[in-house]
Amino acid sequence: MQWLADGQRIKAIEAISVGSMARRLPALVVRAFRLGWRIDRASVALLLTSQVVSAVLGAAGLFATTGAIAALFGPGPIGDKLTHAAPSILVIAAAAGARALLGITIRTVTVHLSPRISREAEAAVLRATVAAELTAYDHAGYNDELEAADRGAEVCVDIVGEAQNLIAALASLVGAAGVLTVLHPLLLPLLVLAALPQGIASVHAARVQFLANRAAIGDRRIMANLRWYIHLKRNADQVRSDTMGEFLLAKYEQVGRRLDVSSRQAALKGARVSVIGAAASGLGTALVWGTMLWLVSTGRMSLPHGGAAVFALGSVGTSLHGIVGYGADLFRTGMYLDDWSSFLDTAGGHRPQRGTAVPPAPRRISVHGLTYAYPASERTALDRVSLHVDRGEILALVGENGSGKTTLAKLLAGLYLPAAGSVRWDGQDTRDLDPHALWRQVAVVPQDYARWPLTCRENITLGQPTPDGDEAVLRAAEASGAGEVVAKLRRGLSTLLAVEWMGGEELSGGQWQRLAIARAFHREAGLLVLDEPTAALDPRAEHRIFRNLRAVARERAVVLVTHRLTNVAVADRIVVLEDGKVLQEGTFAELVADTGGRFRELWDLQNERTGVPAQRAVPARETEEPLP
Ligand SMILES: Nc1ncnc2c1ncn2[C@@H]1O[C@H](COP(=O)(O)OP(=O)(O)OP(=O)(O)O)[C@@H](O)[C@H]1O
Repeated sequence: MQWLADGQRIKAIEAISVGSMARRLPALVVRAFRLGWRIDRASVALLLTSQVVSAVLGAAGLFATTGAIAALFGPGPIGDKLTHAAPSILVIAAAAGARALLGITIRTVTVHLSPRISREAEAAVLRATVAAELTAYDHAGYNDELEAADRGAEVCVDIVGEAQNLIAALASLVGAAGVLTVLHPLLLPLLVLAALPQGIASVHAARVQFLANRAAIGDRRIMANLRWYIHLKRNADQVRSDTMGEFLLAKYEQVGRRLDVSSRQAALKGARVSVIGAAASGLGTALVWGTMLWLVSTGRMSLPHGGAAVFALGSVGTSLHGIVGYGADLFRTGMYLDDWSSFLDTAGGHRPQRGTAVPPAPRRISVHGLTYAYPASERTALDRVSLHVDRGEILALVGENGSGKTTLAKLLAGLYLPAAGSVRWDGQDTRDLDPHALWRQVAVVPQDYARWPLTCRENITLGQPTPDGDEAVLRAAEASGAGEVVAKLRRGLSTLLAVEWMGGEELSGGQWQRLAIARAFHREAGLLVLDEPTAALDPRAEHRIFRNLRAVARERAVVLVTHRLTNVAVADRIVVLEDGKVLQEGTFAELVADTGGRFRELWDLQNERTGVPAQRAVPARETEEPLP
């Protein structure tokens, strides 16, 4: 699935050599600190300063250790030796104390900074997601990339810690290496050589683990979705009444087992590489110690220098170990971070490339030769459609399932852009309009409307109150039938509509739909799109909506999508779609009178079960009523 779009990137990751990985580490460290810099310069500056001072103190301590050992192992009476060693011992103690304090500072700042970096990274993903074109979701791989970016943002919490650990290890390596080189120039290159195989193995293991995680992303998303579907309150009754629990759990476990297999394979592969690296490094370390013994035993190095070298070797070994380990950690985190930044690029690629014209409420929306195909689909959802809708007019779109009604409504609302042909608002192509300004002129009641876990008021205003405040909210609520819902709520408009949250209340499906319509009525928009707006409403509530619709349409162009053909009598014109093409167009009376037409066929089918003859079933045209 994902790999179609992302295959090249995966190949690029597989092709990364250990050398190029090592070269990437500085860039990753810089990236980590740059992320932190954007959030909290003072903390990053404090971190870096503490790190440098700590490294200098580390080197001073090591030099003092050498001095102390030389003084203690040197010739002369013990009293003189202690007197000579005392200043060095004082330096060792002071450096150790100061480094301990700096260590605490570094840990505290890191703990404080890391979660904020992660949050900032998450916010960047959210911003990019919201800014992208709606059609981005229909592109193969987009959702997986989004998921990978989320994981990248999550692991950002580690990156500063890892980067600063790497810097700390590097800094203490520099100090200890200096001391070691002074003691004997042969020791340092040998030690580096000994650490190298383990370094290579660690980076290989990190790469194996990352690739396995990356390959499992689709399965992890399936599991997350299954968890979500099983948990969701909205599905809880169906999980029980349809006795689906075991079936869904079995699916969850099946995917889990698949993940286990791939992660076991990756772990074994990583372990094999690590064992080879550790064995090679073990041999290298033995060589280093052998060399040192040889140097001391052949008099090429004095005994006090040998003692000091033992300390320096220990310190350099720890630093090299740290560099290898933290470097591998940082590299792995960096790869996740690459996913994060690559998603920001991808989402950036889906950022609207439209014009900047700001449209007023449209007088006419016209469609010419409109063709549209979803990115992942080979079929055209709309094929050379032409129509128009004027302000003050209700245009109904009817047709069988999958005929293209919702897609057309989304194109009229500028949510998608045509592949061919055009959608024009007062003659201006939607491609040339500023999308946000365009959407401010659009109110949509989609088939699957959102049930925002917000207050009733916010559910209607959508966080965009008009100057009339609650008066406008209540007016919209009355027109949609949501007024009765509000009146029954414990805290009226201020009631939180999320029963899972403290003090919240829950609404029925139809009550939620009334709110969804109220929010569209409340919005001061020039185009109103109603996609099956009354599917969950009782007959009285539905009647009220259609009775009020004409008054609502006075200042707007209204597009109504519905399968309930009785309701389309309210429309001025009806367009019948089939397989994305316009099959018929006319008034309700014209289409019902056309006995050979598709509309009449659907109309007859709908009335067949009521036993009412088709012509007699024709509803009276709604007369305009003022809004309450
Ligand atoms: N996100 C999508 N990706 C790919 N194809 C899609 C997508 N959404 C819809 N389609 C396809 O586009 C065609 C038109 O779908 P659309 O939702 O516009 O139909 P509709 O007339 O509104 O159907 P319904 O009456 O069932 O709501 C269908 O063939 C559908 O399978």
